[in-house]
Amino acid sequence: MKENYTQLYPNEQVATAVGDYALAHSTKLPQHLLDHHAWGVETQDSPNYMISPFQAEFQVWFAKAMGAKRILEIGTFIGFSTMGWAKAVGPNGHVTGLEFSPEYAQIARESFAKYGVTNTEIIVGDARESIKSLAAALAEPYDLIFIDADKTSYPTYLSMILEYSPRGSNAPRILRPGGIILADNILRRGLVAERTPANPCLETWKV
Ligand SMILES: C[S@@+](CC[C@H](N)C(=O)[O-])C[C@H]1O[C@@H](n2cnc3c(N)ncnc32)[C@H](O)[C@@H]1O
Repeated sequence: MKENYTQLYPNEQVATAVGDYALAHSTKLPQHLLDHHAWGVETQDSPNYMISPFQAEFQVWFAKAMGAKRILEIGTFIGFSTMGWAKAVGPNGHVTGLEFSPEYAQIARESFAKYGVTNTEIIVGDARESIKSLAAALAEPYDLIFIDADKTSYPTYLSMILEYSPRGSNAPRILRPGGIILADNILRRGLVAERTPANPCLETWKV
């Protein structure tokens, strides 16, 4: 009989080896995405805001697998994950990014222009307000919504998405029936389940 779950790897060395193996055997990101990520790591004060290239590979694959054509991203930073979504939906798809900081939004827009990415838009402001305005004026719902902004607002974002996607009615909705909500950092380095000194991330990661 199997246990309820399997501990992923027995130690750090095995975990690293599996990570390297998975990265080496997954479909690669296009070069402009790798370049933008490397540039962000080199130049930005908070490069760890970006998802990893490996996660971006997964997200591109996932969005393609579900046939997503319209994606809403809550928390865009300098546009790395946004460009991953842009690649996944293709030139006829559309990605809307929500970003609080005009400076980050500007970097994202300049990067889209630099790499010829034309199927994205960034809305600057508090995502709570932007979601409200989007929902009020939306012609077509999104296939996928990615939550990756301030962590304490995740429950609010989730509630808003559900509120603006009413079931069983013909009212306009922000997420299509059967659409997917993805959220980053859900287990937050294990701190959600193990928020004690036994978890070394307690000291280094403020949630
Ligand atoms: C983790 S970063 C996003 C990283 C990006 N998704 C990526 O992987 O490349 C979170 C972003 O959310 C933005 N943010 C934080 N609070 C926000 C809010 N209330 N409304 C909109 N954006 C917000 C931050 O400025 C930051 O750029």
